[in-house]
Amino acid sequence: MKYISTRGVSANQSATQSFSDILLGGLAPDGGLYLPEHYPQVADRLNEWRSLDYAELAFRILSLFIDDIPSADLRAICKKTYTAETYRYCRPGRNAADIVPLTSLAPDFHLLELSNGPTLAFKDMAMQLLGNLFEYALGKRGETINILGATSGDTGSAAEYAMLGKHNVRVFMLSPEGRMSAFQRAQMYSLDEPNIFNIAVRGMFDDAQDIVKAVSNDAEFKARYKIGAVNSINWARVAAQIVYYFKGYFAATRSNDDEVVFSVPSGNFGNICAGHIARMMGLPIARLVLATNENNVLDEFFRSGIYRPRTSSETHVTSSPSMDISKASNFERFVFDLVGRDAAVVRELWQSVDAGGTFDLNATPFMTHLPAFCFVSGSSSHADRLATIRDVWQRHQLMIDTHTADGVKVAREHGLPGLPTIVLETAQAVKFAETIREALDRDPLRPLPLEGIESLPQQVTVMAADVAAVKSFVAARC
Ligand SMILES: Cc1ncc(COP(=O)(O)O)c(C=O)c1O
Ligand SMILES: N[C@@H](CCOP(=O)(O)O)C(=O)O
Repeated sequence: MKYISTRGVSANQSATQSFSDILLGGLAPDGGLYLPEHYPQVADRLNEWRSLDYAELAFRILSLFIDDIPSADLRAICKKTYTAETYRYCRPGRNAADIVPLTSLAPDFHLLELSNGPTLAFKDMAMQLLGNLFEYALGKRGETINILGATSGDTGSAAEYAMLGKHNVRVFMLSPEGRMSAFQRAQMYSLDEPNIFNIAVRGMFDDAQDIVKAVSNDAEFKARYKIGAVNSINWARVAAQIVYYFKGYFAATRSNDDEVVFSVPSGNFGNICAGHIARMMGLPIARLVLATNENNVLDEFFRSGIYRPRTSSETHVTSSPSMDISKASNFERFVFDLVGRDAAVVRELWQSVDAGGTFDLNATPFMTHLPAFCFVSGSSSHADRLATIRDVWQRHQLMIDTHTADGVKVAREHGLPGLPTIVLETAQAVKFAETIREALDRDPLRPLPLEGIESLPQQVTVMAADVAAVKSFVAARC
């Protein structure tokens, strides 16, 4: 499989990049995001895949996108990654060997538990694989990499845990100062590892993400300091996330003629972008429900056709903080498909977005294509979140986190009669204890090894959200 950039060569021109190149390259040199030159069609493989375990399913799906790693090696990487030991923090009574157990709240309403990995958020699903892929690809090339990432709370710790002890990888992770939960801060800042550097920037996630993109767009700096990416701007993240849509579909259905609805708590559009691609590959998804918190840029687009990213000062600090995002990177990947994979159109639209502007697709023919992509959307507020957490606790004795609560709330409004709805459970409640206490007047349970992490010593460098300052921090340590 070759890869093309959303802003580069158009789909009918020759594509150039292999998987390992874009794994290590992250953002495309033209500022766009990589996508495969076509989506493999797999409807006729669902029978064969239905009974596979997670690691084997991951191998089968990923091998459609990765043809420059020998099969035996890729299978071994998947087997090493998707183990019950790594994804062990599941609810009592669930089988950790399922990797993503399905929990039913009603016969046709399920949670897909994606947050049973080391950092208790869905980011571990892809990030653990990335850690192993980086180690493999760098080892083969005899190279090292300096990862520059941005987090609103979960990507950071997932990346840092995935890269722990990897001698050929350094991680520089930008987080928004004072915007994450105490637990999230402790997960990252309490790590005392020679290859991990935490930087808290004065701003929001979008400021941090802008810095990552600006550094990546400086070709000379990127090459000199071997800068790589672990955010979902890196195609490998999205590819790995496709797998659990298939696994969730198989767990919630009996036959491959059944259709399902997925509900996805969304911020940077990476998670639901993987669902969109799974559907484009032929997985019978009748509807993709996009759920936002009070930062409802994406909900606004799917309701109105207008994409209006907000500035950091217009971005709300909410109780589902990992979704406090107003400029969704992966939305560009979806728009590339929506406009018929015409890179020139994407370039023009993002010229406006990158200059702080907006776009309106209403007067374009692309709006007529939108319904065929099966998205619906809704948003959730702090009060909705509390009510949903309470309701699920009282009716099912299950504690859900604030982001999953947004997904449940919007799913209840947009399910389709007679079809199973699968809400992606994107984090564990313990990461957002303050809001859980507000909703339920009790503390969430936490895994034993994470008892007391908030009182460990923390190391973080605080700085302005400034590209030059971040560059000199990185340069001084490489
Ligand atoms: C817990 C949680 N839920 C949902 C999201 C939103 O996912 P995405 O950014 O892929 O849309 C994130 C962050 O990305 C998250 O950390
Ligand atoms: N919600 C994320 C921010 C988005 O990150 P991405 O790596 O999925 O692009 C976080 O918690 O850090």
